[in-house]
Amino acid sequence: MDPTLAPDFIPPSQDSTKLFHSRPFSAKPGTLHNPKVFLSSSDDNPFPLKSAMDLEEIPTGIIRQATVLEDYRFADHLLTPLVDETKEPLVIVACGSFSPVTYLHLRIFEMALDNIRESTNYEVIGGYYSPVSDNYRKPGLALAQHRVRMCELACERTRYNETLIEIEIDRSSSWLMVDAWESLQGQYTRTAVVLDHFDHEINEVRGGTKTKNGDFRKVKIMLLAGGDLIESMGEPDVWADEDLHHILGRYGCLIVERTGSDVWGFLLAHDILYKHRKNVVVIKQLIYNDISSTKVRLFIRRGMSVEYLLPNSVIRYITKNKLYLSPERVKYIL
Ligand SMILES: Nc1ncnc2c1ncn2[C@@H]1O[C@H](COP(=O)(O)OP(=O)(O)OP(=O)(O)O)[C@@H](O)[C@H]1O
Ligand SMILES: NC(=O)c1ccc[n+]([C@@H]2O[C@H](COP(=O)(O)O)[C@@H](O)[C@H]2O)c1
Repeated sequence: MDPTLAPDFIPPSQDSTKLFHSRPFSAKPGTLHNPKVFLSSSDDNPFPLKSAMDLEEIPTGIIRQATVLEDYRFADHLLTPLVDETKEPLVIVACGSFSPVTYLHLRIFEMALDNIRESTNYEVIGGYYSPVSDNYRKPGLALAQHRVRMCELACERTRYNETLIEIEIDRSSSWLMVDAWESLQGQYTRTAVVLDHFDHEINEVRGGTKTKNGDFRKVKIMLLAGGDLIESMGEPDVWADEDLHHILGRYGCLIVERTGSDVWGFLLAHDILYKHRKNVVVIKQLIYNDISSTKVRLFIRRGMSVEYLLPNSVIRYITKNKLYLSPERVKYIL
C-alpha cells in the first residue's frame, strides 16, 4: 500500500525522522557522500519516490545572493580550509551567460576537479559561477537576477533540507557557489576584472585560506572555460592582449574541450596562450556532454521537454517565471 495514503502519514517536511539515510558522510569537494535515500517503496523503505524527489528542493537557511549591489556580499560559506598542506589551494571560477545553467555547466566543474586531482598539485577549495550582467546583451539572456537564482538552485540541488532528513547538516556536501557581483554591475565587466574581484575577495579581504595549523595561504584563482571560449580569444577585438596576459599569466585557465573545438591545436597556434601554456590545463571530456543553453531555450519555446538536461529545481524556476518563451533569433545549430 502507498504509505502516503495512510491516515497517520506525516509528510517528510514535518517529520524529520522518517527519511532513511546512512551516516556518517564526509565533506570534501566533489566527493560522493550523499546520504543513502531509498527510491522505491518496500518493507525496508516505507517511503516512495515522492520523498526522494525533495532532494532537489532548496535547503533552508542559506543566504541568497543580493539582487542589488548595495546588498551584495561575497559568498564564502562553502570555501574549505586547505587539507593537504603540500598542495596549493585553488578556487575555480566559471564566467558565462548561464541562460539557463544546465547539467553541462555542473559537469565541467566535476571534470576539472578530477583532472586537478589527477595531474596537478592544487587542492580545490571551492568553485564559483559568475553570470554576466544584463549589459552583455547576448541574445537569449534572461534577466541577471533569474540567471543568478538558477545557478544557486543548480548548486544546491544535491544538498539536504534540514527539515527533511535526520542528519547533521553537512554544509560542504556541495562545493559550488554563485557570485552575483559581476551580474550586478551597471556595465559589462571584462573577465580579467572579474578574476581580480575574486582575488580581492579571497586573498585580500579574507587573507587567503586557512591551513590545518591555522596559517593563511594565498589562493590561486583559475578561470574555467569551454573550448569555444578559448577559441574566441583568437578572434579580433574580442579580448585585449593585455587582458589575456593578465588572465593567463596571473591566474590561469582550465579549458574543457568541446565537441568541434581543437583546443591543443589552438593552444599551439595562439602566441599568448602558448606563452602561458604552463598555466593552462586542458581537460579531456571522457564522456562527451554537449548540452547547449541555446537549444534548451529553443526546446522551452517549442513546448518540448527539457527534463534531464537541467536540474528539476531550475526547470521549475523557469516554468514559474515563464522564462524563455519570447522569440529569439537563433542561427542554425547542430
Ligand atoms: N558543450 C560544452 N563543452 C564545454 N564547455 C562548454 C560547453 N557549453 C558551454 N561551455 C562553457 O560553459 C561556460 C558558460 O557558457 P555560456 O553559458 O556562456 O554559453 P553556452 O553554454 O554556450 O550557452 P549559449 O548556448 O547560451 O551560448 C563557457 O566557458 C562555455 O565555454
Ligand atoms: N574581453 C573579455 O573579457 C571577454 C570576451 C569575450 C567573452 N568573455 C566572457 O566569456 C564568457 C562567455 O561568453 P560567451 O557566452 O559570449 O561565450 C562571459 O563571461 C564573457 O564575459 C570575456
